[in-house]
Amino acid sequence: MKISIVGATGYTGAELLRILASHPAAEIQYITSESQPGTAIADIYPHLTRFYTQKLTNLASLEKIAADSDVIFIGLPHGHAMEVGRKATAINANIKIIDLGADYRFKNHDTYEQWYKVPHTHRNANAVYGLTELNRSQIREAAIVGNPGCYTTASILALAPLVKNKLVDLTTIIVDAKSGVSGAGRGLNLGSHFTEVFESVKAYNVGGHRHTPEIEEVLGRLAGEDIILSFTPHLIPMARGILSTCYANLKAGVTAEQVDAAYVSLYGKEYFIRLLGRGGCPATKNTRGSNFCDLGWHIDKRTGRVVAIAAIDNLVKGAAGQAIQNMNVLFNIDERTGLDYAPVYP
Ligand SMILES: NC(=O)C1=CN([C@@H]2O[C@H](COP(=O)(O)OP(=O)(O)OC[C@H]3O[C@@H](n4cnc5c(N)ncnc54)[C@H](OP(=O)(O)O)[C@@H]3O)[C@@H](O)[C@H]2O)C=CC1
Ligand SMILES: CC(=O)N[C@@H](CCC(=O)OP(=O)(O)O)C(=O)O
Repeated sequence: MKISIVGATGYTGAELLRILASHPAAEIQYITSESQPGTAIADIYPHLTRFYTQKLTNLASLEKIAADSDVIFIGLPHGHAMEVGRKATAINANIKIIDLGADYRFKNHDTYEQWYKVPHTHRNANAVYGLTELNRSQIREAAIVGNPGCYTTASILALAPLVKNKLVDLTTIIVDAKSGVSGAGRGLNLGSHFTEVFESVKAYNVGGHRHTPEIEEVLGRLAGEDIILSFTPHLIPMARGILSTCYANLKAGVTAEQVDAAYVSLYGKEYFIRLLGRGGCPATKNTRGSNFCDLGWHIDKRTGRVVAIAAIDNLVKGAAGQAIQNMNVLFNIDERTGLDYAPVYP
């Protein structure tokens, strides 16, 4: 597969390159940066030395990039990917686009515009939401995949069995999630300075984070009815990892065994979802650097709530790993290709 990466100097771009370095079917064609064209990627990311000698190009070469690639991964800030997607698909009708940002995640473009505050300029793209375990058959047929957000991957995977089987009330769900600082990207900003983050845990965008409508739209589709939920993200002092703790009120009469069965039936055969079972307590450390999502659930008999917990690496299952999993599905090769390795521990 001839692969190009637009936005290769970002954390997700670098993570794509790290994983693709050992993907047997991947051949990197072009990598882009608007700020550092002409620079060798290993000069920016020394951990990639020996794996890549390529120099960065920029989007002025999009014509050539689209014509010479089978697939383009886009790791740009939201609002920039849809123009690249629109132009690339016009240049090469057979190309596959996998966007790691939010531009192609929403079926409802008005929701996108309302939350992201930019007009959607590729409304007829017919893109598919790239949460592989839930959408595999549509992804296989897609030209454009909107890869999910990191918080949303963990939160949707934790809640999907409960929502799909209508075991919980759909208006009172609470998602409390924590992310490592790489979730904010490589760009400098005050909120991700070492002294601001170290020895501190901080909630942010309470009641207003843009992953809220994404989680609601995807879970709503699974449930077949609208969902409204509370989502609170937190920044914690580590480089990688997301832990999403989700609380939902069980409907009257639902048993612990029904909850267990819902998880096993949806994920029992999923390689990248490791079910820790009822009582399981996932930890980000056990998924670090890998494409695994570890999942546990608890029944709190006192409150009648189920507490579902998911741990992922935000840059792998939450971004680059899942994007490569989707590429494998698109090209009809074993989904685990290039991704079947154990997490880094400790
Ligand atoms: N970090 C994470 O954990 C996750 C991120 N995502 C999403 O993936 C996308 C990339 O994220 P991430 O890699 O973390 O971001 P970074 O901030 O680390 O990198 C952004 C990349 O975009 C390029 N870029 C920035 N501004 C522009 C612009 N105006 N026009 C063209 N290129 C630009 C930068 O290139 P240069 O400056 O060299 O030109 C860089 O390569 C985002 O949409 C993000 O929301 C999704 C899931 C998880
Ligand atoms: C820690 C941190 O800042 N995280 C980012 C989410 C990163 C991500 O996955 O979101 P998108 O792909 O939708 O940008 C945030 O809260 O905006």
